[in-house]
Order: sequence, then structure tokens, then C-alpha cells
Amino acid sequence: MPSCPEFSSLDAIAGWAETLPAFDRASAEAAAARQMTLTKPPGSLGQLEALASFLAGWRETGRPVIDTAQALVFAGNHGVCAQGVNPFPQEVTAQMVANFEAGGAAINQLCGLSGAALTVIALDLDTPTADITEAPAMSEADCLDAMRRGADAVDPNADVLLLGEMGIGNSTISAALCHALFGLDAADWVGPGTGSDAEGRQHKAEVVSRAVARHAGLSPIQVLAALGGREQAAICGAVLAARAARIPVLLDGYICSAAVAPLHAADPALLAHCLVGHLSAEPGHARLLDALGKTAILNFDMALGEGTGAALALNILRGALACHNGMATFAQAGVAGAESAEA
Ligand SMILES: Cc1cc2ncn([C@H]3O[C@H](COP(=O)(O)O)[C@@H](O)[C@H]3O)c2cc1C
Ligand SMILES: O=C(O)c1cccnc1
Repeated sequence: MPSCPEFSSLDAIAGWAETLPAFDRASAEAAAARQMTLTKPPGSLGQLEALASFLAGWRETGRPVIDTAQALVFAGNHGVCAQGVNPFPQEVTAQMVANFEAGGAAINQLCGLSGAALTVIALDLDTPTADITEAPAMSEADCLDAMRRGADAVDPNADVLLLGEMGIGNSTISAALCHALFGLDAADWVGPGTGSDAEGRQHKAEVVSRAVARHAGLSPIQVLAALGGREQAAICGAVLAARAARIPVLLDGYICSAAVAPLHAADPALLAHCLVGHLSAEPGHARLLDALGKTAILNFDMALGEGTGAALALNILRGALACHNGMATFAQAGVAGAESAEA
């Protein structure tokens, strides 16, 4: 199995897609051909069929399975909280990590339901990143270190990887990443997060504008270091390590998608193995998915983060593969095919 290249320079990552494993068309075609033989009208399982072929191409087999689903939730703290952009206090990040470890959060319930093994990784919570209105969030070395920690957490034997995050203030950070990478107005990327009202949102947009203006002229992955969070850098590292092991990824909502936006801006092919679990109610997410060229699996008006949308969507992947692997073919079941198909 190819291993992930060394995280030795941020800008080198832009060239990684050429050396990382690619989608295997033959396996995807074998899966699509099997779908045509199963006891249902062609195409009637809709997106479930497309998902089965997607998993086939990345797992390099016409009959993919999900025996092991890994969920990783990364947590980080943010200096930008000093700007008063978040309704909840920063201590909630560590308190929620304790809640994850005790099994009391939404992500614990949804991973339990969908059969994902959850690991929570807190990244230097006592040392928040720098306030992005004043300095780069992370040095290159700090960002590479967080990426490496994310990559090292990936179980190379997993069949699918779910990613999530926890970090008070990171809806502001995510808006800054999107504004820096995709333009528009800062206000187009700012939303309520954990409950900012109209005045709070206006203040968030002003903070995002100032931060992005301060860190102009950077390459996409340098933007991650300048504006992002450690939990977001770790998500990028995990996405790349998963790719090296041919593990498809289920991203979560706005904050998780914003985390990987620098990879997309560096080279969209770096995210070819990633699905998006759900469309967040955070208004920037729909815009961001347009920019990433992705469609979310679910649209449930959720805006929590933690990986909850990814964990819920894992049930859909399981449904796709239950049908793909468990259904009888027309020949096996003695069911007559469509007359046009037999001609
Ligand atoms: C109790 C609680 C649990 C959470 N779980 C995820 N988030 C989510 O909210 C945060 C982002 O919103 P903002 O930028 O407004 O702080 C992130 O930690 C995200 O994971 C939570 C937030 C809270 C308060
Ligand atoms: O969609 C998300 O990731 C999100 C939205 C609001 C708050 N926390 C997370």
C-alpha cells in the first residue's frame, strides 16, 4: 500500500495528486455492470448505485464492503475568539472533548448507530492558534505538524473514513478560509455558527475581512496555515493519508469542507476520493460545495459539526453496499428482465 508522502513543505502538497492512488475505472465499471444484473429496473436505486460505483473505484474492487468505518474528530482552539466572534466561551472546546470521551455528544450516538469507531484527538487546546486579525494562525512548522498528526491517526485498514471537528470560533475561521480562497464578500461566507445574531454576523464579517486583507498573496496551502485551525490542518492530513491508502472519505459540514478547501484550491484532484455527508444549514456551505464541485448526500438542516452529518450519511453508504452485495441477480432469482434489455 503506498504511504503518504512526508509533510515537509506546505507548497509541495499541491503536486501530490500525481503520486497518490487514482480512481480505478475498471472496478467502478465492474460495479456498474453488476448493478445492471440485479433484480430491479436499471438505475432505480439512483444515487445508491452511483455511491456503490464510487466506493468500488476507490477500493479497487467491484464488490466493495464496509467492515471497518473509522471516525476521527479533531479539536483545536482559535486566537480569533479574542475578537468576540463566538457566542460560547472557548472552554467549551475542551469540555466537549471530555463529553465525546464520555460518550455524551451527538457524534457518539450517530457513530454508535452507523457502526463507526470514533477517536477524538485534541490538538494543543491550551495553546490556541494566533488571532488571525493580528498574525498568521500557525507557522508552517505548526501547520505541518498538525497535518502529520491528522495523517498518523488514519487507520490504514479502514474501508471508509469519516471526519469531523470541534473548535469554538471555527465558523469564523472557515469563513476566512473561503473568503481568501474563493473571493466574494466576507458576508457571503459568514453565518450564525452556534447562534450569532445579525449584529454578531456583521461583526464576524468585519473580522473576516480584516483577517483576509492582512494575509493576502499566499498560495492555497499557505492560506490554511495563515487562517485555518489545527483541527482543520489535521483534517487535511487525514484526507491525504486516506487517499494514500485508497480509503474514501466522508466529510462533514461547513467547517470540515472549509478545512479541505485549500487542498481543492491547490489541486481539485486531491479531493477526488471525498464525499460530503450533508449540506449544513450554515449558509456558506451551499456556496462552498458549488466551489468544490461537490453535492452533499443528505440535506437535514443540521449545523452542528463534530462529524455528525458524515456519521449519519455512513448509513446511506451501508445501504448502497447492502443492495450492491446482497441482492440477487435476475438469473439467480429467476426473475424475467426487461424485454428491451433481452433483445
Ligand atoms: C455545545 C457545543 C457543541 C458543539 N459541537 C460542535 N460545535 C460546533 O460549533 C463550533 C463552531 O461555531 P462557532 O464559530 O459559533 O463557535 C465548533 O466547535 C463546531 O464543531 C459545537 C458548539 C457548541 C457550543
Ligand atoms: O456545518 C458545520 O460544520 C457547522 C455549522 C455551525 C456550527 N458548527 C459547525
